[in-house]
Amino acid sequence: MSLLSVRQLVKRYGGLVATDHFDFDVRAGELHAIIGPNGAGKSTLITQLAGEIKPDSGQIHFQDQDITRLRAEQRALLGLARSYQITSVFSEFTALQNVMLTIQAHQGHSFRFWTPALSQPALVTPAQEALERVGLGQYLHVRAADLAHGEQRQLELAMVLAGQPRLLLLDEPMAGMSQAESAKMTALLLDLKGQYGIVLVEHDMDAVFKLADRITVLVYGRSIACGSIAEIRANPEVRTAYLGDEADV
Ligand SMILES: Nc1ncnc2c1ncn2[C@@H]1O[C@H](COP(=O)(O)OP(=O)(O)OP(=O)(O)O)[C@@H](O)[C@H]1O
Repeated sequence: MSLLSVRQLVKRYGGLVATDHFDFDVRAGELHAIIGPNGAGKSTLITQLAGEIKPDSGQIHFQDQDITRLRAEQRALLGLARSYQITSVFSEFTALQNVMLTIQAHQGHSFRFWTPALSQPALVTPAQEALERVGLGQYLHVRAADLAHGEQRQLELAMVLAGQPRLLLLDEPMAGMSQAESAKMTALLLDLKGQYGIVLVEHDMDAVFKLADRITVLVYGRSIACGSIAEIRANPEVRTAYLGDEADV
């Protein structure tokens, strides 16, 4: 059974079809990677799945509910979570405080009430657990600004996990990372895999080939192939359109 099911999704920008009759499924516990060249429409797609932009046509179902017209916050409350961008991390607050604020926001409170939030013991335990889950247990009281880039991305992931999602939408989690940081994030995602459905958009093919259960290849907004790593590597259309020599890695 599919956790997420996308049918005939279309998004146009003027004459450009950024998402072209796109069909896609994520099974419970599956890590489904979306790869494709620059400008293929990966970000446009993730943004529609998160509910931040509306498709022109097509349907998105999540856990058997039609969410096509739901706003991003409504989708988040159902358990569909997009990774936060670094800009939504409060750099002057500690890692623990950032996660606590996310939990409070998820519970429907406004960020206006952040001062009381930071002294609520009920928020500390789940926030601490989320940080330990992503390997930041020793940095609870370090300001976000003082964390390394890779650790800030781990913090974003902790903020997503704290909302107790069923499906994670991860848009280039390895972007800008050193090789060591990328290997650490890959290990972390391997550890999370199976417990959540994960949609992973990523250019780092080493990471994709280590993590993905299935891969969908997007070119000009269209899915040109969907299958296991072996099927995608062997697909001649994919090799021509995108992978080239990387298929032999
Ligand atoms: N707001 C917008 N207005 C007009 N065109 C847009 C808009 N957003 C994206 N596009 C166009 O839609 C196409 C898909 O862009 P998108 O950013 O989704 O691709 P991508 O696969 O995420 O690329 P990258 O790998 O470089 O991040 C591109 O041709 C882009 O120029």
